[in-house]
Amino acid sequence: MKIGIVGGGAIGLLIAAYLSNEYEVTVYTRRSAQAQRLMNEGLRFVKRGETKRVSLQAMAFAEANINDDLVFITVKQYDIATIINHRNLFDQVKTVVFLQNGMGHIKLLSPLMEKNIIVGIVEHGALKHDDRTVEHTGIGKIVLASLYGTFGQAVNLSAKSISDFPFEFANNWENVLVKKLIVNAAINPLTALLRIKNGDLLKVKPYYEMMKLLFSEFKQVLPIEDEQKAWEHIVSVCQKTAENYSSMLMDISQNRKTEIDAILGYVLEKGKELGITLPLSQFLFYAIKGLEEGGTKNE
Ligand SMILES: NC(=O)C1=CN([C@@H]2O[C@H](COP(=O)(O)OP(=O)(O)OC[C@H]3O[C@@H](n4cnc5c(N)ncnc54)[C@H](OP(=O)(O)O)[C@@H]3O)[C@@H](O)[C@H]2O)C=CC1
Ligand SMILES: CC(C)(CO)C(=O)C(=O)O
Repeated sequence: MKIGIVGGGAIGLLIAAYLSNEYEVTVYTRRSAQAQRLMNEGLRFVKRGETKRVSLQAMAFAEANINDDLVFITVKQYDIATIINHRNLFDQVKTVVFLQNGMGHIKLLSPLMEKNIIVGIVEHGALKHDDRTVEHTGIGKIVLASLYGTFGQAVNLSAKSISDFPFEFANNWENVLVKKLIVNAAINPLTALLRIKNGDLLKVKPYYEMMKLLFSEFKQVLPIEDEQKAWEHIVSVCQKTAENYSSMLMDISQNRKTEIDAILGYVLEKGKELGITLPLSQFLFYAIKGLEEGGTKNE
């Protein structure tokens, strides 16, 4: 099976590192220089202090005529529209897997409903050190669910059980994405604003209370079946990732755009649809937007 991976970031390179042993993998990068480097020097994969070189194919996305059996899209939420508008990708490809945090991309995917469109969440931790080096920092799983059509060629992913890199298949895409959304909505904006590690949301009582208030507010507008279980899940992710800085805090500290639109922006849209005002979510949304727009640069 031929696998394409759009985006040579942390998650794209992590998937490439694991799937290259079993399949023919091509990484489609934004920059030609990254593709050249991956082709010439190979991918450097780091896990538990050990380093391995992985050979794969790579080329610039803009120049590619993609005809792989299965394509993973691993760009950030805010780059999804550019990817979808790339006509070559979707002419020949039948099955596409979108692996973004948040839920902003769902409404963009309806033009693709004639294909097998799969959405999923990544519960691994991955850190990109440079254009050819990725480190597997937290072992978890990838959970996939079908949005349109069937699982298509993605079913093959369960046939080979790859150690430390399992795929799980779920029935209800909304449940899968909401479970991750609530974690990112509770943890990411608060940690980015307060500049704290995920674990501090539990350790520092007033921060814990802030997270609880935020959850009590946004749970009103999301399809959550069991509120107690959902809260316990957020707490357990804070515990498991206690020493981590959230991706939003990392984005803010490195002056990068964040995925706030697809996380709290999505929550606020739901509030609008339901006629429910969400002042805490709105406040945090503006705070992160302010930081994105240069708050940090003025320090
Ligand atoms: N990293 C992690 O541990 C986790 C990440 N996630 C989620 O996974 C998704 C991806 O995250 P992550 O891998 O960390 O993000 P990165 O920013 O590391 O990677 C995104 C990659 O997409 C590339 N890209 C952007 N536009 C294009 C384009 N037009 N064509 C080809 N490539 C493009 C970027 O290229 P360039 O470098 O040139 O800008 C970059 O390499 C996010 O939604 C994130 O929230 C979820 C769980 C864990
Ligand atoms: C799970 C969590 C909160 C880990 O930091 C994450 O997904 C992120 O930072 O985006």
